[in-house]
Amino acid sequence: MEGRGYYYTAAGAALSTHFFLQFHEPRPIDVIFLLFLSNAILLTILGAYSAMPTRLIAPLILQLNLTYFTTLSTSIFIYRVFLHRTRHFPGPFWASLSKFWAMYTVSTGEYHRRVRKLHQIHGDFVRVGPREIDICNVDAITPIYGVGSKCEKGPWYDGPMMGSHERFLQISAGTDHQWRRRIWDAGFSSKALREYEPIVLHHVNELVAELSKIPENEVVDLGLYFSFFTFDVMGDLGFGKSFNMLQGGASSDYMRIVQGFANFNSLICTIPWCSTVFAYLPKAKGAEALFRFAAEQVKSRLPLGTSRKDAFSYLLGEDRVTRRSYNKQQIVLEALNLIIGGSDTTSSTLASVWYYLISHPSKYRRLQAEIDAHDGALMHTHLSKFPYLNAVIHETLRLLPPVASGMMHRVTPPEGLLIGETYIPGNVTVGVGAYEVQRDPRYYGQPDEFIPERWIGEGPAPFNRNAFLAFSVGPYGCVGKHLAYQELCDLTAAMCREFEIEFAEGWDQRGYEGSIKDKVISTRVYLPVVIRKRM
Ligand code: HEM
Repeated sequence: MEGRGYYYTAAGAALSTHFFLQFHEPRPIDVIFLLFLSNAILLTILGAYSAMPTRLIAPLILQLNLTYFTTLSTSIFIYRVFLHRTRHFPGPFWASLSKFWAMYTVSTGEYHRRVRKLHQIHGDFVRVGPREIDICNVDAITPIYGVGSKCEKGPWYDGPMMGSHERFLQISAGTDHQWRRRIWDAGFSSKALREYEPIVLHHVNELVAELSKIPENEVVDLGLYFSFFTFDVMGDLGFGKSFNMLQGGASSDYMRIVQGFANFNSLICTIPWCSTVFAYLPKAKGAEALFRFAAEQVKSRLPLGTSRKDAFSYLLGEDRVTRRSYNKQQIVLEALNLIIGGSDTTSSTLASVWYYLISHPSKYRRLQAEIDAHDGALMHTHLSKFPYLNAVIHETLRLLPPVASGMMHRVTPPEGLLIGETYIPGNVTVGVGAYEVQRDPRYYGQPDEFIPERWIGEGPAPFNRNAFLAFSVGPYGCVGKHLAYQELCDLTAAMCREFEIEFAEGWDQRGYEGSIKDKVISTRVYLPVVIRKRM
């Protein structure tokens, strides 16, 4: 083959690659390998069998690579913009071309607000990726997430591999998920939660005692204290030992590492095939230290077996149906999963509960009155029935869901999915963001206002409980939801009973909501307050 033939072959190979990519998504590591292999074969063939002078071979190979990639990019461009099965859905042009649009938007922390705006412009269905549709409509929730849905977890879930080759609950699907989930469900049953309450209350009392020591008028970042609290609780439940962050324990560095890790993961997850490359690279020093730390904690917790009643003791158990159980490395990952999934979500909600209470004094008073009317210890069995307390927590989670838009990606079944009258083709990533649907005026009257009364039948119309998606729903919904409510109720009630809290003087509270960034899990928030003991 001579002259143009080489270039036609390179272009043909590019078009075949694009065709192949429609059916199969290779791992980047395979792509790199194939690239090297094909260039090596080309070099051998040209060197051994063509009459071409050696000095011309390298430039020719370079030009052929250029032809290949230019043809591939052009073909992908034309296909995604003009021919793709999702081309009819409106959305930003750059989003239709590449997932880098999502990666960039996630990097700004504004993904949830950006997508909400896009829905206000384009309607319920917005194309946010070459084959990804974000839907803001309550009717989409059950078909996408509900029990019996034919949608499966999307490619997003290949992202949080944490640099590991092992899968864990959150990133497994189908039967692989079911046996893990049964083990977790046992660990978060109401019986198990009753066993954990002394641990949660111990940390509640510890936080109240710490806050009581702070001189009046001294400015305190309540957001930071809540992070210490939830990390300590999760450490205690997940590793059998508090991190002791509240007491200035050594490991607050780990909190920063976990948060940095979560930020990093939020980017990788938008282009999940990147994560498979990271699994082959040496881990960052911080992440390495975190894994080592977790492995050490697990090692020291193991001898206690199931004698101490915490979440770890359940992770040691076996699935009652398949009799499968975790090996040691998987337990380390699940314990980390527990801490990552359970700490920032709950602490950012606690901060937002207090932000809304302090900025709405009459609602703060009403909650205090409800708590004060109860004599004796504030146990969750009572608190779970306090209507206004639960309304405050629901309303906070409605306005500022800590998992605002990320995570909940699913893929439509091959036959596609009908949402109302809109047909979404098969093998398309779909998702409903909690932030956008929970602030939709079709489901909640005065959607941007903090009105806990709506949850107890005293708020503005409309009110649609089904549009509440903060914990997701269905088989992959939040396993820690009841533990989160327990922590949120127990701590909020105890603080209401003990303290009068105000914003620090001069702090501009109007920036609070905007300061919360959507990094799959909301970022930690600054909440400067002054605290006074109640008489
Ligand atoms: C306010 C607090 C919390 C919120 C808003 C929240 C939210 C969520 C959401 C939206 C999901 C589903 C993601 C999806 O559909 O893929 C989820 C899953 C999960 N959450 Fe939570 N979460 C909270 C607290 C917790 C706590 C305290 C734990 C610790 C036990 C926890 C552990 C998990 C785990 C392990 C999953 C994965 C479940 C699965 O794939 O089966 N979460 N969470």
